[in-house]
Amino acid sequence: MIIDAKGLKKTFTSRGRKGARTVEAVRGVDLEVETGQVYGVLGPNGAGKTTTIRMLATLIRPDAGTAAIAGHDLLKEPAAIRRALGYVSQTGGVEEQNSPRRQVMFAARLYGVADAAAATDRVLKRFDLADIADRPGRTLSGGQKRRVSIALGLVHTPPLLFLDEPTTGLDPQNRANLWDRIRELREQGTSVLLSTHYLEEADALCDRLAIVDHGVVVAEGTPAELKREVSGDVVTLRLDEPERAAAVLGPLAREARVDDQVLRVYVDDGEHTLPKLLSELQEQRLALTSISLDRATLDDVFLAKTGRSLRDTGAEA
Ligand SMILES: Nc1ncnc2c1ncn2[C@@H]1O[C@H](COP(=O)(O)OP(=O)(O)OP(=O)(O)O)[C@@H](O)[C@H]1O
Repeated sequence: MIIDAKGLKKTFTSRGRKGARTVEAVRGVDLEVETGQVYGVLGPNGAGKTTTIRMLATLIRPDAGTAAIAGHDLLKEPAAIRRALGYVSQTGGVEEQNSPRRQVMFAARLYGVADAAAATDRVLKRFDLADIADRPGRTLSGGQKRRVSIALGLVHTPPLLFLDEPTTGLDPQNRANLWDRIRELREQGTSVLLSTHYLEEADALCDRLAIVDHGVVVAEGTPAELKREVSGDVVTLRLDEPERAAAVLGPLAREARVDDQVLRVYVDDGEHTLPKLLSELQEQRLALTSISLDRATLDDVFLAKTGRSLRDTGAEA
């Protein structure tokens, strides 16, 4: 196991004009990440993802909890842990004036890489940055900058890479490109812990994931396991009386839930249950505006565990 964390907690106290404000950012998080996995921490803004990653990367000290990272104790051996990991923050840290080559070379020297120039060339090539390696950072596109920031975290070939929201703000093409790069890292044996608020990213990229909300893990497993737990299919209905419809359809389903005037009915076998739902609605004179049948998504898992939709938290914006 490359990460074995138990009971991590962190509370921040900040002093403002209105006095001290306390935020329990992380309230007891356990994480077990097997070597070679891409592991996702999925949650809305403010869920505690960055704080968790920073604690694991030895950048902030937990108030409570223990962790072993790459076989080293988080509190007793932080220097050994730092050598074993790469950390790419949300904002990336690409300098405007310096070229990618210079910046990556500095990072290589800082980490004590034996042949810094060769390692720099290798990582720049790997991230398709060779052609633009000598331009000032300010001339790079958002996608290129993001790839430089990952190259900075990888030049010393650490066995474990932390990526804090690596694709936030990227367009779909750059995002898909970065997913491919992250998959390549996994194929080459690097373990990756990434945070994200994109449901699709967690689903497409991660071997396992922890869904976090308000500083706690509300669900953990492979994307398929998590979706199976919620159930097979979701019937989404829009109609005038969602609460009454929920009461009518509830007995025919595993669960019927109204969220923001939308009724979601969770069923095992959607194709066969749908006609029954429709005839029941007709019998009860409940007129529909729209209806759709979908496989459960990670958003349904989030909804089932927290009572809110991750999309409604604004996380997907
Ligand atoms: N240094 C700090 N001082 C005070 N409060 C903080 C500090 N760092 C984080 N917090 C608060 O802790 C909570 C969790 O923040 P964190 O950055 O870990 O969440 P996140 O899941 O990474 O969110 P985002 O997706 O927006 O980055 C938030 O309420 C945040 O405002």
